[in-house]
Amino acid sequence: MSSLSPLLDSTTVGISLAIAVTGLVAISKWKGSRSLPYPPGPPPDPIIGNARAMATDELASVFADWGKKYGDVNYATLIGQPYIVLNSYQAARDLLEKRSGIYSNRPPMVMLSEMMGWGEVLMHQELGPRFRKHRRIVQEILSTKHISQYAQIQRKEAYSTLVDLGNTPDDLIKHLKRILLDGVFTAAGTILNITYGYTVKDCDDPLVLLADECMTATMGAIGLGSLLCDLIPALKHWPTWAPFSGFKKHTVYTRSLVERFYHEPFQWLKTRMAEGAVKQCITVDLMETMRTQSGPHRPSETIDSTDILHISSALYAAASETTAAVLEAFFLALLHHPEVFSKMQEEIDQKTGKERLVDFDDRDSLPYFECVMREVLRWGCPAPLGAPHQLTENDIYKGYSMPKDATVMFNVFAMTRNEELYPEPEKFMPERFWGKLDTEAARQVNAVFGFGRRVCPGKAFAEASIFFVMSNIVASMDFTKAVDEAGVPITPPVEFTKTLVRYVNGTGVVGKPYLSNLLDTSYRSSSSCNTVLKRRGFSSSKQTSSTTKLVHDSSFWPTWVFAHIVSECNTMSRRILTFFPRT
Ligand code: HEM
Repeated sequence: MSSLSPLLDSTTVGISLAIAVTGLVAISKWKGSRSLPYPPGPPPDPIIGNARAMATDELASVFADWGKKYGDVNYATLIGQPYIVLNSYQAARDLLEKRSGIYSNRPPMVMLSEMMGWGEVLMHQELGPRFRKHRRIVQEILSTKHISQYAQIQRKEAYSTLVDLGNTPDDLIKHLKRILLDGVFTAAGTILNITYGYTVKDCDDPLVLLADECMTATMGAIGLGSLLCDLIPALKHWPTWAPFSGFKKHTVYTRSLVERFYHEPFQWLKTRMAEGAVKQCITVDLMETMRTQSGPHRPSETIDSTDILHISSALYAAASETTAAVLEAFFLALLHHPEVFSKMQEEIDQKTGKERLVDFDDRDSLPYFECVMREVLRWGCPAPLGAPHQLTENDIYKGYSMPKDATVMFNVFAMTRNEELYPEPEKFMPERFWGKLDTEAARQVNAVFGFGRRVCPGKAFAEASIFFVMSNIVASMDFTKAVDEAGVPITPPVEFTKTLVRYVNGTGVVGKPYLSNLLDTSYRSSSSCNTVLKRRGFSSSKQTSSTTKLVHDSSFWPTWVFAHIVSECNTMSRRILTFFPRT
């Protein structure tokens, strides 16, 4: 005992000292942060704080104006809740990335997470063991190493769109409007296929419509009402029979959709599995992980069917709307810039010799295309305010106090409109990146995918999908503007929605309450539907309706498409063949 006591003593003393020093540092940081001012920002009103300024659907622009007036880091409050707004890439990197240990929580969102049920998916999960487990698994699934496995599926999705177009030439425009221009469709098709092995059949596909309804209902509720619920959580107990219960009824309705969104694709897959018809997909891989309990999760963690349900839903929810918004912006930009389209075609034709479609590994040798992609992401800015983070400790930044529990918003819209890096930022100019793809300007476009520990794990996958879909459409289509009744070409206005996900105005799900009810009558009466795409070298007088005829009638397809399909048929697995044209 006596021989141990000096050791014990020195250990005890060491631990005590460490605790004391840590405590002192924490206290001095806390005291320091308390004695320092908050970052500059607009003057608040009594009690409500900056609610008047923040009760707008133009929040990204309002924040950008604050940035210009008060500096790139701003402080505001909303009924006592502190908000920190980061209007520059540098500030976002300094805090969300370099100090990601304390800037990576999600703020509690009572309406969205608790009342509607979205809290189960990674995007809205607060830090904790479940978040860590899901994040690790999702990162692994979507890592560059793994996404090559999904290349086949993406290839199939894009080529099938082209085949669809050729399969019903008399219906070409309808097809284009309903399938190709509807980015939601292409994006949802890819992600549903990869996640659940589910093949989307047409625009009336029940799972796509369900996702649409779900997102519409969710976004319809986001605004001051949801903020009030976040600030006064007791509102979640508001009875549906009481006055002013509209918000509550809406959340009950949305929750039922969210539950269906979680369960229906999974149920579909389980039924297929019971029938013995299983395709390789993420959910099946996850089920295998659950069976063997071996995978990217830690040995101490178990993965159960609820994890699988929510991980798969997390991917579908996070991927389809954002990717769709990018594709929509791409079409809108090209309608206004036919010269960009011609240059892209020229570059692609040079690469492929017009003898084949574009493949994933062509990307590195299509630099102009890369510039267009950067510009579409920057200009289209699919998620102008990213997703909110939450600060979990008091902090000090550039002499300002950053209070614990503050909601931290990063303004991607302001970052992608930084005039020093992007002169005339509202202009769509891919040339701004020409020869500069390794510069800060090109790098900072990555802000659209967020920062730090919460950075979008689907970035590589999203870019690969977007590249693949866009390049093959350009490779196989010509664009011209539609004409009105008087034969005058229609130029759609450059307008975007002011929602969390920024769609081309008139598309997307917002503003179309319950899209499925409107589908037959006013489906996508959007500006971007004013496009006519003509398949290059395509003769509309020839029509085919069977797979065999299509594949064997080389005059129907330009030779290079034909050759490619045949070679794809030969190299891809049988299930891909079955995907070819429907009668
Ligand atoms: C162009 C398309 C996309 C854009 C612009 C985008 C953007 C974002 C942004 C801004 C965030 C929040 C980042 C942060 O809080 O710092 C995010 C999170 C996320 N994204 Fe994406 N995303 C895209 C596509 C995808 C795809 C294709 C997938 C999956 C296949 C995906 C899966 C996720 C997930 C699971 C999260 C939540 C991560 C977390 O909270 O830890 N995203 N995305």
